[in-house]
Amino acid sequence: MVIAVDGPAASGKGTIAKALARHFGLPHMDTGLLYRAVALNLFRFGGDPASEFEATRACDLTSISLDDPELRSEIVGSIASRISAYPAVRERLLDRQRNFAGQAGGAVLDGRDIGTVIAPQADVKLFVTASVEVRARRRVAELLSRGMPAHLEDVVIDLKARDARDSSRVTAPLEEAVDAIHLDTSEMDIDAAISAAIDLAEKRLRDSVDKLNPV
Ligand SMILES: Nc1ncnc2c1ncn2[C@@H]1O[C@H](COP(=O)(O)OP(=O)(O)OP(=O)(O)O)[C@@H](O)[C@H]1O
Ligand SMILES: Nc1ccn([C@@H]2O[C@H](COP(=O)(O)O)[C@@H](O)[C@H]2O)c(=O)n1
Repeated sequence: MVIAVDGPAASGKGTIAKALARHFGLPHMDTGLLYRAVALNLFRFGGDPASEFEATRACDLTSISLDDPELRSEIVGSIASRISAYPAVRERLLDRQRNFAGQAGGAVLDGRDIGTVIAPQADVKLFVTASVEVRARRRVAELLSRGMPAHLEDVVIDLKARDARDSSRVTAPLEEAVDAIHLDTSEMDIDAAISAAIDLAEKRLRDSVDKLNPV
């Protein structure tokens, strides 16, 4: 079984994807970390995010740990959102994501284009969203709890810019798959959002089985 979880920045899709993976006993991949790793690599060797050539060279991730706390910083997220628009960067990260989605037994992946490009065959697709103000408050709380500086107004501006870039790029933009289930978590705390996601996923799976075995 493959579960695709997409949505804008700080919508809570990673939290939901991890919970779905635990619930269904599946491995989980946060695909945003791959783009953040390319961004951190580029930043560390002083590359220019405006250059597709330099960003593509930074796709060799052998020297980056996906556990590096710097991956979570706003500057790295912001560079990631710029370099993720390059078709050559997306192409370099494609196999790793598709192989993860295609592993025996299935997987849960979260990102921007999982239900549309990486795993269009997914059994369950969730599109998780929340208002930009709610997402900004969540992101500020997260950054402060990690000991990183954060100001609400700056985070709102950054999230709006990232949403606009992610949605308007030509290659694999952030968009809701036609068969995705829309989940707005603006009014939900973490537990409520997770339990809504599990209920929706289980219902979608039941409906698919019923369609295959009509009475
Ligand atoms: N429903 C919720 N209510 C309150 N806080 C939440 C909720 N869902 C997630 N959070 C918190 O908001 C922050 C962002 O959540 P998360 O990392 O899951 O979002 P994301 O969409 O995966 O972000 P990104 O796009 O940056 O990867 C985390 O600190 C998380 O604990
Ligand atoms: N499937 C994906 C995942 C992420 N991106 C880009 O990476 C940036 C960072 O991702 P986070 O989920 O960690 O915030 C994000 O702003 C996207 O631009 C992507 O393009 N496709």
